[in-house]
Amino acid sequence: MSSVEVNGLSVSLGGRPVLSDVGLSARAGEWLAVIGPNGAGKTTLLRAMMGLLEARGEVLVDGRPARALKPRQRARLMAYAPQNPLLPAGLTVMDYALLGRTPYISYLGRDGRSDREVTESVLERLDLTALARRPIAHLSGGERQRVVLARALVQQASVLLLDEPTTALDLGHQQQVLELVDRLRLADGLTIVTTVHDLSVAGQYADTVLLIAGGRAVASGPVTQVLTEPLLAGTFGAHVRVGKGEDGRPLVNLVRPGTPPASEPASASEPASASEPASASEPASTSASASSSPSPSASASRPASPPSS
Ligand SMILES: Nc1ncnc2c1ncn2[C@@H]1O[C@H](COP(=O)(O)OP(=O)(O)OP(=O)(O)O)[C@@H](O)[C@H]1O
Repeated sequence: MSSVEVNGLSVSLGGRPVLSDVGLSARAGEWLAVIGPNGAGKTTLLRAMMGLLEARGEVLVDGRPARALKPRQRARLMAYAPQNPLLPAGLTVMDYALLGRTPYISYLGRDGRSDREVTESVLERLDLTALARRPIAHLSGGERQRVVLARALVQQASVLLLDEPTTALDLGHQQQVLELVDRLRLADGLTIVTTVHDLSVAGQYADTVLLIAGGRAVASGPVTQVLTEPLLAGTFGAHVRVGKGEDGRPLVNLVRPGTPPASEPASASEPASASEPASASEPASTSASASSSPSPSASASRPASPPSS
């Protein structure tokens, strides 16, 4: 089990500051979601944490500077599943996932039985066994995304950095992946830092949220304090309602501008007029009634989650 802390991380790309003085802290076993608009710097943050980009500031794993760790040591502590990795076309799914065992194999050695067992078990849990012998070049986008996650899980690191791990997945596989990551977190105390665009996923799974925009931290804290209508509307420029799932965790729904709050339903014969936009001066409602938003939503609630305390 490892904690991870980032202090004053700044990155410039192409001569332009992309991340400025960003910090975060995740206790061992915590799930932290990094959210923010397109181009906010979320991927840059994860890449800088992994030491893949030149950065100012420090990344501490269990209080030790990540920079001081040898590559194999670091790889046993931190695994990263990038959003769009370059996948070597000739490799099969099994061969690619086995690369996650590299930090455990001696320099001139080959993967052993236990490496293959770990890999096969992860492939099975991600519904990938039937694809194990297929070249990764022949996979669909969602299958590829699960293979990239598989490689990170096969690494058995105690801190997992996941960049948008479910964007290409159908609803069933989204839930399967999120539940698997959460089960590993609970069973093995994994610390999860994931970027995510689906704010309901952040609300359902994360303990804490870091909201960034323009390369700077805008807010951070428990999900209920960051996933609020005023903060999200102000940062994303979107009309949202924040309701509560059955377990009391936040569900974030997009609503069409001009849609009245669920507590004041428009008559079926009088649809809300697009010419009556929601007043910007009206404070955003955070009432639980917003969860019964009239708009259809594909936000998935966590299956059989216990009520949050
Ligand atoms: N190699 C690069 N050179 C110059 N600018 C870059 C480079 N890579 C990324 N950027 C810029 O850095 C900013 C942050 O990019 P980043 O990919 O971290 O954003 P993001 O929050 O992950 O976005 P998204 O939600 O769209 O995935 C963007 O403005 C992007 O154009």
